[in-house]
Amino acid sequence: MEIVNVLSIAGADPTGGAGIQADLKAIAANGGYGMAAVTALVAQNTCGVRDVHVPPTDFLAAQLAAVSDDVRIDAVKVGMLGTPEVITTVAEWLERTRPPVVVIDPVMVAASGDRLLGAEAEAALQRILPLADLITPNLPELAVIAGAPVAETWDAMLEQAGAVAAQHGVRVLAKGGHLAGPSSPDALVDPSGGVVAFAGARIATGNSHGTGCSLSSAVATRIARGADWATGVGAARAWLRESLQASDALDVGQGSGPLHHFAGLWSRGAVDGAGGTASDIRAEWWDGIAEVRAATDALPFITRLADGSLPREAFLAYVAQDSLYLGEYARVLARLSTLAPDPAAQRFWLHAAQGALIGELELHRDRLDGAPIGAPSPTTTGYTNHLVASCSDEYAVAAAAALPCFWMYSDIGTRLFRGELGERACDPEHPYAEWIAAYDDAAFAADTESAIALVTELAAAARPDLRERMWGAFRISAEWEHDFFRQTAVDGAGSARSADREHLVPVS
Ligand SMILES: Nc1ncnc2c1ncn2[C@@H]1O[C@H](COP(=O)(O)OP(=O)(O)OP(=O)(O)O)[C@@H](O)[C@H]1O
Ligand SMILES: Cc1ncc(CO)c(N)n1
Repeated sequence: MEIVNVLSIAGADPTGGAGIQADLKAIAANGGYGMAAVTALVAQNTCGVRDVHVPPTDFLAAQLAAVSDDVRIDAVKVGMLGTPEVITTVAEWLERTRPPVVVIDPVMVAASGDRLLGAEAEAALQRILPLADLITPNLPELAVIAGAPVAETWDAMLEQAGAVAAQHGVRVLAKGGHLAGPSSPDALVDPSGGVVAFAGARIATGNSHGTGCSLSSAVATRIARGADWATGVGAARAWLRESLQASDALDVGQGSGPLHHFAGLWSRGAVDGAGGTASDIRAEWWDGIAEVRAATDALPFITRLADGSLPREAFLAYVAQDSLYLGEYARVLARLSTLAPDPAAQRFWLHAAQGALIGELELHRDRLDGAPIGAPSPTTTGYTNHLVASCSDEYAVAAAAALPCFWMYSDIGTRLFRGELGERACDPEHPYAEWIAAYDDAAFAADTESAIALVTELAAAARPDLRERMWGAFRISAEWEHDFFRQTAVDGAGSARSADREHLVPVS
């Protein structure tokens, strides 16, 4: 879909919460390209308005012409107008250019209570309202336009909105933010009397600066993007409520603070670079388990496997647990295959499951000579339980949990084989030479690369909360990898738990 160009014609707020600054943020947050022509410079902050400067209207006309002479305008939002001359200038430009969507927020008073429209301009306002497709008055503004007292009830609000809609031939979104009570309902009333009500509990916040500006810009953008009026208002309100709800996350000013216009987008991960690319995540996660990797390298099981002094019984006890582990790991990989969203990933996990089973059979048959293996140790059980539990979370989390088994094993295997963990490991006479060589396998290295690419790409595309759960599952599996090596008793050293030791009676 083409990106819509939305022009705000409004006053400025140097603190960024209202006026054109809020409009530009609201337009962007709702999917449009924002533009702004300034009607008035307002020296204001979250506490109040200090001064207003209205530049000569010739200059406003020049700004408007500069935009419309060059840019396709898909919607216009009109905010603070300030003086009768400004109203006339904008009205003449609207009559000449006839933008496809015009939303007028008849700004009269700031949230702080300060006037933003001279009393003499209220009459001139009546001239511009019929040029709108929608006007978005709050209750006091609706009353001024209707020439009636401020509505205090929902029914009175609907009646006034209906009268104004009929009189000016425009849709009216009457905003109930100023109604007393626990809800903040709005009503969309059309000139023929149709009403769409939007209910919503009042959000407990003092941050209402710029809500009206932001809502009208959001509606203009949604309509320009093709929504019908009720849907567009509904979408804009949902966005406004989400942004209002998150406003406490900002620390802007001492008074009535602004909305967090991008709260929803940021939480859904739309900020570039927040999560990083797959290769950033690869580096970050690998660094993130640096300590547990270093601790694993230093385990007696590893150092004595490298130098060949690992007792045979300890090696066989380890192999028995590894065989039990691989059987369960294969089930988890097969489950990942059923969870995978595309055939390539489905195929990869199935292939990996088969690889784990072949490994299990070979270990059992060739290293243990088919001797009975016994029961899984507490550590083996803990690790496989973690993997199985991860399968109850989203697919991406389960995939992240399965990754350290590939990654840490391949890393240790490669370094053992090259002698990086002890020179003897390269010696063909090394008692475990054949076993060490198996982990330097090129096919296993290629599968490890595929698993890393698959998981880090999922993480790069994930929402921040999902990415965090993926990292958590990955990190815990890395800890279990360490514990898995640590559980093997080596001359009494290196065994973490006595409960594990009982299960690690050497096989035969
Ligand atoms: N506390 C709140 N909780 C939920 N929604 C709110 C709250 N306050 C305002 N709104 C909503 O915000 C929008 C703007 O309403 P409001 O009546 O405050 O307009 P306004 O007075 O023109 O705003 P401004 O503060 O910019 O002058 C409406 O959709 C209204 O329902
Ligand atoms: C410029 C400007 N427009 C509108 C409002 C109303 O919130 C404001 N405070 N400032």
